[in-house]
Amino acid sequence: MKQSLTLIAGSRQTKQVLYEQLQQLLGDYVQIEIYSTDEGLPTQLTDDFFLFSSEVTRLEAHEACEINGKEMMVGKRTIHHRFIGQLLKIPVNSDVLIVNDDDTATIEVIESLYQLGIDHLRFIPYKKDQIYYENIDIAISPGETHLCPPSINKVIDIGVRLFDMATILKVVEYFCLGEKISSLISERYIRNIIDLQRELSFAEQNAKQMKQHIQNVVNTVDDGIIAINKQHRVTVFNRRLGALFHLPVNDAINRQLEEVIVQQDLIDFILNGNEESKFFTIYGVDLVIFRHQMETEDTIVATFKSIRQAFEVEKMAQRELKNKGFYAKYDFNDIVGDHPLLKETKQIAKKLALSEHPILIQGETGTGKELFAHSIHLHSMRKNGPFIAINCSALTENLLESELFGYEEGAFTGAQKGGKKGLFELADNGTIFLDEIGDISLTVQSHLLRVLQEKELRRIGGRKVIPINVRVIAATNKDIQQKSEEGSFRSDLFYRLNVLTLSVPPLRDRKTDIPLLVKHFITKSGKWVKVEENLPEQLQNHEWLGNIRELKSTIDYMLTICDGNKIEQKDIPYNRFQKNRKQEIVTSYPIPNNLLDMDEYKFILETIKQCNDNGKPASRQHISMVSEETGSFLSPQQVRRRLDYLESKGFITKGRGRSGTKITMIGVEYLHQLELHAT
Ligand SMILES: Nc1ncnc2c1ncn2[C@@H]1O[C@H](COP(=O)(O)OP(=O)(O)OP(=O)(O)O)[C@@H](O)[C@H]1O
Repeated sequence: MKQSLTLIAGSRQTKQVLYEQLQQLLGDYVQIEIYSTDEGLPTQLTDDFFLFSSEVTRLEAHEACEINGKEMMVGKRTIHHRFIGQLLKIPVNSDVLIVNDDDTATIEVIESLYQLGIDHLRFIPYKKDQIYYENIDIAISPGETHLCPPSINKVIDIGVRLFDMATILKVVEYFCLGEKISSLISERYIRNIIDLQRELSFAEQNAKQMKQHIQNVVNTVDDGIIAINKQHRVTVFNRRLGALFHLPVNDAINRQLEEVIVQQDLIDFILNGNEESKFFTIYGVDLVIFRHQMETEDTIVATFKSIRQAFEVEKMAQRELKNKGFYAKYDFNDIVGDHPLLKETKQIAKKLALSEHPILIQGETGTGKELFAHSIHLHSMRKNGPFIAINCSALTENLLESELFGYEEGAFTGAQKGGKKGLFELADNGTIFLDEIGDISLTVQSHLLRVLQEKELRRIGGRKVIPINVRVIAATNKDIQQKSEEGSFRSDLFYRLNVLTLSVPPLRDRKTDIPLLVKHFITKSGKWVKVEENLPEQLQNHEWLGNIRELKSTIDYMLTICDGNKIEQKDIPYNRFQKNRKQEIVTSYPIPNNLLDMDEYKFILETIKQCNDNGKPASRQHISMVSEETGSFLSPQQVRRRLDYLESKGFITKGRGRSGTKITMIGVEYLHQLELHAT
């Protein structure tokens, strides 16, 4: 008859798993009975050998039942080998929460992990009822995963722990199974470990191959590449750098940075540099070195480029900026007019352009402030850098802030993956033009002030400080001095921006420029149209509260409605001129809040204007058909609804048959305004 052993575990699940282990190793020689304290025990138990799953279980079992055994033992438990591979894959130095159902058992798990050589992680024991652990993403639990706090992203269930080899051998010894059987059982136990060993050595081989692959890849790159870990040890070093430093690649890998590079300023830049790139001469070679901190891996990567290559990259970046529209489109020659007031303004602007200070351009709406900003940039030392213009009144507070300063991934709901560079970063080494600065909120004002003072910024939701080298040109048609006295514009920001001021005169103070401007706008329109003799004088009689923008819209309108090839007095939109112009032009038309509406209205007005210009009827069907070609289709029904709205605002007039729909003078102005906001 077989000798017998009783296993008492705490839970049903533990009982089952330990039973399977004992059965596999000893089942041929020993009869095994099983119980769990969770499920209840009989009042009395008698056997040769009692094996308990833990000390707690032993105490509970003795309280619940009378146990008569010749030998009793609490087994030592260890982690199932099957899970070790998974644990070895957790990145070195990660904080890992160990979750078990009581504190002693939690500490036991940590001990077992250390005993198995899992010593590359920082283990944090789980405490009951604590549901948030800062910066801990991974938890390990032996079958108690339901206790893991919800803040943990990755939970590794290492299953119920098994009895260790020493416990099994003690049982074997007790039952005097003989040497042959003992070694058979040990072999069974060890076989599992060997399987694991095999798996691990495969993994190691793969890792080695991968490392070699990465090394081969970095060796093919034309730039020098070096990566350094937290302890300043070199982890990546390619052939190109080997040639530069006269050092075989393998001699550099795993060495301290200071043993590989001797130039102290270079070491300082790589380890602590504030800038992203810097020039160095190394062994007579002129290089630009770019450094990048990989936050997630505590690694610094530096790439070395020859000046020629860097120059080409810079040229490519400039081309890219051009493609994005980040360049100045007008210079002083585009500012038409020879009135002494305008000439003087241009002279002052040219002088201001040469300094590096911020400039505040003041002037009524439509006087040409943006034109001046472009021209100043092209006349400055920064002319080869980007020029970025943004209309501050066109965006909501939050959108403006994220557009200007950028954000990190996850900074707010809807934030783009990988974060986004702000316009200040994109304008590095160039100029940013902040139009309608008088309209920015106090929050954006204080962010802007910090950037101007510190010459560095932090993206929204980010910690990294990014140095920036950007010149600011701001413009306003509001009296921001008065606003700062009233408290709606920060006076410290006002003084920062107002270092250099440029005032652009209104058109009514330089009316003699009107004939030149009329000619200029007609030429720019590409139309072969004559001007009635005394028309320019007629136009000089008007007040032009909307300044040159209003003049441009008027000429545009007249070119659209004129008969034949001549614009005449009768084409002047007199009824519009006679209205209370001040109110209408100074307070511009409301721009739709959503971009879709704005694009649609712009598209419809543009199409109508084109039809009018070409003498073709602008019908609903035609607009709908053209919309299909643009990729955002509007059905004739949808076009009708939008036309009704535009008519209600006075931007168009609807007519039947050949006369069709016509854009009005204020429609032309509104269209210009929409175009301005779209850029
Ligand atoms: N002197 C000029 N010569 C030619 N075109 C001009 C001149 N001044 C202004 N313009 C034209 O008039 C329109 C309005 O100019 P701009 O946008 O520069 O004015 P602004 O003062 O910035 O207006 P706002 O305050 O409304 O932003 C533009 O189409 C611009 O090209």
